[in-house]
Amino acid sequence: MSSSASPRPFVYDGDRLVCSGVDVAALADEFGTPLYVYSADAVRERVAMIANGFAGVDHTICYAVKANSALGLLKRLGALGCGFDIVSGGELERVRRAAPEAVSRVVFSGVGKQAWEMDAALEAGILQFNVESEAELELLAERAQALGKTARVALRVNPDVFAETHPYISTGMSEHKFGIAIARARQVYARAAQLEGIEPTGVSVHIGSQIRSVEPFAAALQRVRELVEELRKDGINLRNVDAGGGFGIEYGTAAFDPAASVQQYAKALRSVLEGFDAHLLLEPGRFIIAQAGALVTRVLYTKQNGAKRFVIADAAMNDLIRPALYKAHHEIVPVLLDASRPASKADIVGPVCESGDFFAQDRETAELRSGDLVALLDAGAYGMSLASHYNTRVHPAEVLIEDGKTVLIRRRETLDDLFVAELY
Ligand SMILES: Cc1ncc(COP(=O)(O)O)c(C=O)c1O
Ligand SMILES: N[C@@H](CCCC[NH3+])C(=O)O
Repeated sequence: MSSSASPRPFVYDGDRLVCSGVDVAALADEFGTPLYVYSADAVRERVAMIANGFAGVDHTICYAVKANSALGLLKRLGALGCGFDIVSGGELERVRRAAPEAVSRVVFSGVGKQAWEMDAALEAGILQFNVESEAELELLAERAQALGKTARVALRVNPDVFAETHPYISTGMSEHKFGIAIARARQVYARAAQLEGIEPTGVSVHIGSQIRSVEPFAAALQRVRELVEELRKDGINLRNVDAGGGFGIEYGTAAFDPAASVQQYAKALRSVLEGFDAHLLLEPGRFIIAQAGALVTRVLYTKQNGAKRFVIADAAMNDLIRPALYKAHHEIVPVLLDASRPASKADIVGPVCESGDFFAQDRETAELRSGDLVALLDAGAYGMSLASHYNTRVHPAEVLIEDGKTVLIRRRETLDDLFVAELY
């Protein structure tokens, strides 16, 4: 088996793709396609890699629920001791159901928190609200007073740091909607310290997602450290320093060693935190779950339109929107290798009625034929969590491979499931 150097749990055993030892074609036969397949072992390894990088640093890993919010995943992350970064009342409800013991390790980010969401989080007793505006701070104080609770608060500051990534997922510059300008933060903390129902406990920063160099993280954290030191002089003692998420992976075929790269990330953050007494919070999403998952799909048809060859799969942009939305690259590999197949270039597309419904354009693979199974790799993050019902398509099933066993964590929806909220 060619698994040793792979950052992914999907490798070939002879000519068959396996996920953590389990045959992927057999999973497709049993559960149908499209199908999301995840490795719980790979998730556990990623969490251990981060914990190892930050060994000796007082820290909590608050997994970003939006990356993949499957209850079966959250339950296991909670059991590993993770906390969670949530951005809605819905995500809070997921944590409450899947990992109730971890609610006290929840941080609540997001620019548009509503009163009912604040109330639910106050009642649940989360670790911290990462407040993104002055108006939000005032409403949170009101809600906390109304409920007789205290809201532990970090301001999410916008450090105005440039991080190279797709413009849709960059968040840490002054033109972005996220956070409070770092230059105003001292004033806002002064206000927070006066507000009844508010206890300033931390500061948070998140500069974007799929960031592959460590320097922007260090630059942002350095600004945060300076701010905390100033605030401590002002008599506002913040303990939690939330460095956000955003640490990226390699989607292509270039070499990627997750353990070594997270060590580099940890080293960069640790050097900024040298001699600084604080509790570090981390909000990784993609790094933990992206490479642990694949979307398995079956080829329905192939056809030639003029100069172009099309491979039409049974998964579509509603199941995995990243290629359509960001032109993101996902490796696409056959589930069964067939050395006799010639190489062939094609657009690999789904059945949805949009020309943007593609997984790859002009991609060279071993020729794909009707009935073939392929796996779209690195689809564990921002795959199922961004799935929609567009074209009235049902959500696929999700299975988790854990210690060599297959656990169904979401059954395929039925058409009836789609109609439960509609009235006519
Ligand atoms: C506030 C916050 N924290 C954490 C994350 C997780 O990011 P990633 O999945 O890139 O680690 C995001 C998404 O970008 C986010 O907005
Ligand atoms: N959905 C994005 C990441 C969004 C990050 C959310 N803050 C992606 O697939 O890469």
